[in-house]
Amino acid sequence: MQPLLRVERLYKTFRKSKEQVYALKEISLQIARGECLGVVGESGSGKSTLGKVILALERPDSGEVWLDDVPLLQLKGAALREQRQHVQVVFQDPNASLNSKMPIWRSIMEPLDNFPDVMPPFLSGKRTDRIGLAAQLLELVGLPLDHLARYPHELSGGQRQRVAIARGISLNPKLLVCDEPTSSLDVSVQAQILQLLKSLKQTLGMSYLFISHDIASVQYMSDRMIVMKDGEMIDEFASSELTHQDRHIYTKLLVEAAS
Ligand SMILES: Nc1ncnc2c1ncn2[C@@H]1O[C@H](COP(=O)(O)OP(=O)(O)OP(=O)(O)O)[C@@H](O)[C@H]1O
Repeated sequence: MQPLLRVERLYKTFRKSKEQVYALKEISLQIARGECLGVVGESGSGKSTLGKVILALERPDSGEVWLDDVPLLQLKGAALREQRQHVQVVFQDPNASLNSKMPIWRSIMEPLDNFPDVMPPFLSGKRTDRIGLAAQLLELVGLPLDHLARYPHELSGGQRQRVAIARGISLNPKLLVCDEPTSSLDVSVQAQILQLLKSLKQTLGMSYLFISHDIASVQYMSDRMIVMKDGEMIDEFASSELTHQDRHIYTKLLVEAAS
């Protein structure tokens, strides 16, 4: 079966003082339908840049990204906008995706307001008015309905991240990019958010690109993992084989540092 996402030979460099830094160096990978691919690596290894290129938020120097055989980097204008609904994101900081002046229900509805023709199959409840749809989304991420009328500052960090997840899934994307989605949260809340993301993946059948520096979270979430270092992909394996003998020496060091 054709993979959902194909990334081929991505290169991206940045200028840092007078030096050229590789954020991505010959990155090729695939994600199958319903699969979670985990990306782990130290700070500066290129994880976020990879996510941004796949989200078409950053242009690589060269390479291509195909989503269901559509070459995303070739698209412009309306065609690119159309494809954006299929790849959504949950960032580390939920405040970045929530407008402090908007009640929660309006933030949740923003993506659906931008794509009025989209009606995800899982929003099949009787209430299809905007508040009704927002209520269904809020329920899916495990928040009580009285949160609809609240404002971001009235919610905890974990609750705000649940709202950001509700936005992320609202268009029924084919791929959800999760970039350090739990890094800003308390440890006890981190586990709950990971559980929520895992169960949503199961119920909604989405694929994930799950980015984190925390190797244990990545293993918990992912079917397969890649390890990045200085913009290069230096290891790739089934998550169940993280501690196998034949792992790259650098992967072993990351495992050791985390234990
Ligand atoms: N907009 C930018 N301008 C200049 N350099 C950048 C820019 N974005 C990323 N870089 C550089 O590219 C490299 C990869 O950065 P990237 O943010 O992708 O790594 P990362 O693994 O996500 O790190 P972190 O976990 O700290 O976010 C780093 O050397 C970084 O400094």
